[in-house]
Amino acid sequence: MQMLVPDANARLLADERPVPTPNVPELLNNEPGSFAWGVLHDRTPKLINQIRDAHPYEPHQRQALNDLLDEIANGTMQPLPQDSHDKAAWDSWGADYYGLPWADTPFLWSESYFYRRLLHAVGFFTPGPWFWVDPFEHLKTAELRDPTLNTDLAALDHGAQLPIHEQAQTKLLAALWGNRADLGFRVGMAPGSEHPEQEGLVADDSADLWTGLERSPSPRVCIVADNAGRELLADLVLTDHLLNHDNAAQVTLHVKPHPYYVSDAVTADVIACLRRLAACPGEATKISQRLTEALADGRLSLYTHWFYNAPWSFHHMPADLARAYEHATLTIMKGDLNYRRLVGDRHWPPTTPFNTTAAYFPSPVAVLRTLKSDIVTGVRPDDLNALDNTDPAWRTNGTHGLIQFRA
Ligand SMILES: O=P(O)(O)OC[C@@]1(O)O[C@H](CO)[C@@H](O)[C@@H]1O
Repeated sequence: MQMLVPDANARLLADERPVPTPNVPELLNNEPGSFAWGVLHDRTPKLINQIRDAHPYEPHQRQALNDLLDEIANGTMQPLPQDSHDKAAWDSWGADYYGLPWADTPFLWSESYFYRRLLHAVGFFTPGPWFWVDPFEHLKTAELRDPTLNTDLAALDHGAQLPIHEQAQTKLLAALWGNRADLGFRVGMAPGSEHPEQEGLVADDSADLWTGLERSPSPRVCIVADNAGRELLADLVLTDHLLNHDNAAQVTLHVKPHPYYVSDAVTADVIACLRRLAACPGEATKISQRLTEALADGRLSLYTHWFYNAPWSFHHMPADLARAYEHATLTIMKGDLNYRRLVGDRHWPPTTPFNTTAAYFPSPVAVLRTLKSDIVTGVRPDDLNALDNTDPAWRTNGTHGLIQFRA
């Protein structure tokens, strides 16, 4: 239970670790024209309305959602209500921010708190009929029901014929571009389109990543999942590959303890993806079977921690989570939010080496991330100029990706 519910000392525990937070200013919501500003002023209200309109919610839930909308637009940030199970932790975490307009708080902190408040508004944690009803479930299910997914999964049959190292790289790229969320991606590889997604990579440390795994006699890989649906399917395909081709003796898949950032994966989403794979004949079914066996015999395990829903960068990770990473030969961080949390959601000069921004992390760490927010590090100066000149929105429009690795 301790790993699922933060207590009031959670922050103190994190502060015991000798990890200084970077001396670089944090991203705030109040910079007009910034990506963060757009999320707070456009995306957040749209999401509240969308969730309200997509459910047969009762008056108290509708009222709570409307109140949250109003608080974010016109009011000041309020603490969690008295009866919240995790109030003590959030009260200690939010002491510097409660009472401020939402726009004047840090982007990372406030976005995380917004999802906590949204869950409160719909009664997710309240014992009763709406207890643990995921407000984003319909969106995740729709993605798994998308008929075009059958073509993507069928392409796994072709992929299985390729030389092993090509399969490995293709699946790594699929796991990366699966993070593109609202744009398509291919889990397998369609005939005649070798390495279709190599283009768009701002950094590609994949050779070092594979070498790092090959050098270890019995690699333990930790994959910190991001989105459910197509992205998680690609992550599971990669996991299967690692386990079946001696790239990993053990894989631990880290998921969120409860819904977050709309489509972040929880355990129910892993089950749904395994079933989705099993529903497609051929290689997809075999992957589902192999993963189910790996779960049964312990080579694959699931893990979660309250910190995954907390509003802090990984510099504040609690000691038990740090130990989980320390045991890994390699930790693979998936997605945009995990990247923000890994390097810190701060105004880093983009040419700051990734080895510097991820230096504090307790194990070798890799990121597979489609760029969907302003923060980026480890970009070569020439590339930075070229990108800024050719596509000013390259940091946020999902067309570029990173495979970065720190040994
Ligand atoms: O972690 P993910 O799923 O790749 O991306 C999360 C995300 O969509 O949410 C934030 C905006 O709401 C951005 O940081 C980022 O683009």
